[in-house]
This record gives sequence, structure tokens and C-alpha cells, in this order.
Amino acid sequence: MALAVMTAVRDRSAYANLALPAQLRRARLDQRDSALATELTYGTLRSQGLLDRIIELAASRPVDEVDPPVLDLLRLGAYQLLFTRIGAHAAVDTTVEAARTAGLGRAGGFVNAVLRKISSRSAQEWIDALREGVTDPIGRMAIGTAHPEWIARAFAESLGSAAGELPDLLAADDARPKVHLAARPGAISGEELALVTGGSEGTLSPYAVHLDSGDPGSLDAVKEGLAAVQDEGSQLVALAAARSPIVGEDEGRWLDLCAGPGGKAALLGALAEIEGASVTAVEVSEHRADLVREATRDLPVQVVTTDGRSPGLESGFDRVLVDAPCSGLGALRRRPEARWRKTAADIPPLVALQRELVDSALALVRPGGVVLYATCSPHLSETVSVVREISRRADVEVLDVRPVLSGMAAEPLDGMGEGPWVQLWPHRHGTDAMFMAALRRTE
Ligand SMILES: C[S@@+](CC[C@H](N)C(=O)[O-])C[C@H]1O[C@@H](n2cnc3c(N)ncnc32)[C@H](O)[C@@H]1O
Repeated sequence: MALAVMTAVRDRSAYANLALPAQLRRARLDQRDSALATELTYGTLRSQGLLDRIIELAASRPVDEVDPPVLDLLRLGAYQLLFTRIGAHAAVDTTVEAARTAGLGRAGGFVNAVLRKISSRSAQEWIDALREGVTDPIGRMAIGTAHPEWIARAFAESLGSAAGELPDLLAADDARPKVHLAARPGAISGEELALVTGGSEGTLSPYAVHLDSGDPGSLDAVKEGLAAVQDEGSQLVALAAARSPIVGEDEGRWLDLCAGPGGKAALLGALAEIEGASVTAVEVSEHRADLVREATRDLPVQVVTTDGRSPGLESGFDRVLVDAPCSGLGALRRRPEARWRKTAADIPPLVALQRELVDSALALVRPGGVVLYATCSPHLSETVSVVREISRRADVEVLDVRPVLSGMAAEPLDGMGEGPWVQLWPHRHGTDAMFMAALRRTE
């Protein structure tokens, strides 16, 4: 099953966190086997870059000279040998057997030889070998935590004076995140949702409930539309868009400029319903616009499928959320394969798009209204640099978003930085690494 998902990820750019649950449902494995399949699939995908370098050392050839299905087998075998308690014999034998089953019998000898070589050293010994000659601490940390170096470096830059937290942050990318639910405002309170689901209330968002495990889709509250699965940090973004101080009366014209698949639009829509406001939700992809329609059924949300850079809407919105398309580096814990799929070259075109979307939002918001800019990436080019550049405009004032967040939290908020923007962190807040900044148009 792990191999099937790895193949789908490699061949069809599938997302493991969608492909694996589908496989597990079909196969009806018991709980222990499901847990093992999950550990092998996610663990191998997360460690892929590190495993590849170890395979290169052991096989004495570059991985791009190895047939991709054989390479997947080696990765899966190496992961078991180095990072699980599965016995070396079992790991090697089942991998060679899997090669035969997959019609790759001729590669059996090669797989056997490479895996035996890998099993002759511990994970730490291989990591030490790869670190030979690497003196830079971030480079060494990247190797040891199976992260591409450019990502570890981007995280360190964003942590700034707190770069000492980098090991905790990198470790958080490998930890299984708790399930976060958002209680739908006006339908159920966070407290009630915690009671009916047996979860615990979040401390940052008044609507958040945390579950340790379980399939949230099977919960009555979720099936009945009283709650949705949503990271607590994402809830804060939608709430900040609805609660940041604007000048003048809120006439209830709210806009979500990048709405798909609709998590934040649904939360905004529920708040809008209570306050007599309405939300226009823009999404460029037709499929994702359909998902927004589905997520916001029964709410005062109108979905428009168009490009947010020139949506052709009448301006004068009181509030605009720009939850911009981004690298997603802040949600690596949810997407096992993502860290090896992204490259530093992905960032500049995203930044260009982010700037254009903020410009468009500022043209659509009325003077005195607020644009809430957010990303699920902590990369400074996508966060602070975008805001700094836009704040050079004479008609834009950057508000301190921290009091907006503390005004809603159940407990005093720690680790919100020096403002005016806020960067959330998995290792500090238990959320995805969401960034948010509130921009008020002054004239
Ligand atoms: C980070 S996601 C938004 C997540 C969403 N706010 C939620 O909470 O479910 C960014 C979205 O922007 C959309 N997008 C990308 N380019 C766009 C554009 N030019 N105009 C409008 N939407 C765009 C993407 O298709 C994607 O659905």
C-alpha cells in the first residue's frame, strides 16, 4: 500500500494525505496495519531526500540512474531499516519480495545488496557520514532532520532572533498534527462542540476544538454542518479579517479574494450571517469554486469564479481577505511529500502573484476598510517583504493585528512577536505556520 501511494505521488503528483486514506478505506485493514501503512508511507515520503543520499552512498551511484520503481522500493526498505523497529531481515526480505511481486524481480539482487549495505550502519552513522565536511549548523540540521537546506534556511531567517527554536520547528514538521475543528458560529459554541466530540477547547480561537485522533468525517457535528475541520491558525486568519478595526460603519460588504476550497469563507460566512453582512467569495479554479459553494451552502456567501487580480467587482468592500496562494511551507506536517516537491524557484512567481492580489484587494476595499493578507508560509519573501513593499504606499497603514487576536483568545497570547504582523508556528502554537497582516486603506 505504501508503494502504491508512493507511485501515485511520483507519477501523478498525488497528495499522500488524500491518496493513503482512500487506499486504507478500500483495503479495510485493521487498526494496527493501518497505523503501520501510515507510518511507512508518510515516514518514507518525509525522509525521501535524506534516504536518497544514503542510497547513493550505499549503491555508489546517483539516484537518478536508478529505475524510479526500484528507487521507491529502496526508499521504503531503507526507511524501515533506519527509522523503524522492523527487523533487518524482515525489512530486506519483504522489499525483495515486493520487487518480485511488482514484476521487478531482476532488480532483486541489487535491492538486496543495497539494503544489506544500508543495514550495516545506524541512521545516526549515515547522517554523520553525510555531514562530513559540512560545518554550517543549519546545513547540518537540515541533513539530520531530513529537510531541504533551503527550507531550513528560510525558516531560520523567519524565526530571526528566535532561530534557536529551529530544531523544534523542524521536528514539528514530522509530528502528527492534532485534528482541529471549528465550531460554526451561531450554530454551536466551542464549549458545546468540545462536549459532544470529547475534544478539548483551543486557547487561541474561541471556536477551536482539538481532537487527539479519530476520523473527524464520522462525527455527527461535522456531518450535520455544525463544525468543520480547520486548523486553529486558519480560524484566526478568518476571525482577524472579520474583527480588525475599520474606520466608519461596517456596511457588511465582505470579500474573500482567494476562497477555495472554502474553509475560511465558511467561517466568515457564518460570522457574516450573525452580523447581517454578506461575503463575496472569489476563486479562480472552477473545481475549487465548487468546493467553496459546497462549504458555504446555507450561508450568505456568493461565489464568483474569476481571477482575483481583476475580478470585475464593484469596489467599496469593508473587509477583504487575501489568503494568498503560497508555497505552503507552513503546513509541511500535513503534506509528507511537500518538502521535496517544492523548490526555491517556486517562490518568486508566487510573490509576484501575491503582490498583484494585494494590489487588487486594496483597489476593492473602501477607504477605512481593511485588507487581511495571509499565507500558510513563513517564508519572508512571501510574508514580511510583501507587506513592507505594499506599506510604502501613501494610502496604506499596517495595523497591529496582535490586539485583535488577544481580544478573542481564552488565555494571554504568547509568542506573537513584535508586530504589527503575526507569524504563528507549529512548535509554539500547535497551528500551521500562518502569517497574517492587517492593512487599512487610509484614503
Ligand atoms: C491558500 S488557498 C486559499 C484557502 C482558502 N482561503 C481556505 O481557507 O479554504 C489559495 C487559493 O487561491 C486560489 N487562487 C490562485 N490564484 C488566484 C487568483 N489569481 N485569483 C483568485 N484565486 C486564486 C487558488 O486556486 C487557491 O484555491
